[in-house]
Amino acid sequence: MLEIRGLTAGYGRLAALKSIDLEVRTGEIVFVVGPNGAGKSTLLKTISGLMVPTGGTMTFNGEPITGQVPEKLCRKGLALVPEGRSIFRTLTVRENLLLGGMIRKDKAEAAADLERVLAIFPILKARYRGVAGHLSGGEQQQLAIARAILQRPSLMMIDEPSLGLAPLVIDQVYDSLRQLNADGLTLLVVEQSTARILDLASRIYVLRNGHVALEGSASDLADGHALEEAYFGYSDPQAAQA
Ligand SMILES: Nc1ncnc2c1ncn2[C@@H]1O[C@H](COP(=O)(O)OP(=O)(O)OP(=O)(O)O)[C@@H](O)[C@H]1O
Repeated sequence: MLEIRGLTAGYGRLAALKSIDLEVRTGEIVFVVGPNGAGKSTLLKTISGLMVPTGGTMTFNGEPITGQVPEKLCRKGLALVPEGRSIFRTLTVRENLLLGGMIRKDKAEAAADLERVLAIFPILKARYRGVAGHLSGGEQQQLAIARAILQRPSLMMIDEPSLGLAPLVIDQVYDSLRQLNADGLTLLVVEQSTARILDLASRIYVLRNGHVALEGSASDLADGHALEEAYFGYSDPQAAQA
């Protein structure tokens, strides 16, 4: 579904992504994990068109998408739930959700999707007329994901869905990701922590200092050793000394 080859991007002279190769196949949940500053958010921003790459190619469903603007990519079925969720805090839950479906012309189907989303996230149904800024962190995360679903993406990218959430709430958010994936949504999820991802992931990429340090299926990486080594850079002499 998504194929990335030799992708580079950065901020001025800082190279944040150094020749990234990555792919997401239809039906997968792919996780990208890595420490602070590894380039995870930059990767999602570049895929979703918020940043222009300095090199490399990206294709989505076989079509070249390198350098395309976010609105166009959104219409092609790519949705991003950014870090920090970026919901509209002064609007109601309902209004936030309606904004998600705004770009759609199939209004009857959008209404049916809204019902489906409220069934997946019952807390949003309970708080439907309430102000989004009054939701807890976990509820806001669910709202951000629900709003992205209403764009009817074929690939949803989520930047650190567990950020700042209590373990029980992370379980709820991850359960909803599992359910969405079972319903046919392909997911590319960025997380800083490797805890909990093995149960959910189809495949995992470890990003360090802007490059892919490791890629493997969840079953290949199940014992966690290779994952830890790549994450902390034990096989990288410079990182090991630091
Ligand atoms: N707006 C910016 N201007 C300049 N440098 C930036 C900017 N945003 C990120 N960087 C730098 O780019 C590199 C990659 O940052 P990025 O935010 O992509 O990492 P990350 O893996 O998402 O980290 P975190 O888990 O802390 O969010 C870091 O060195 C960071 O300091």
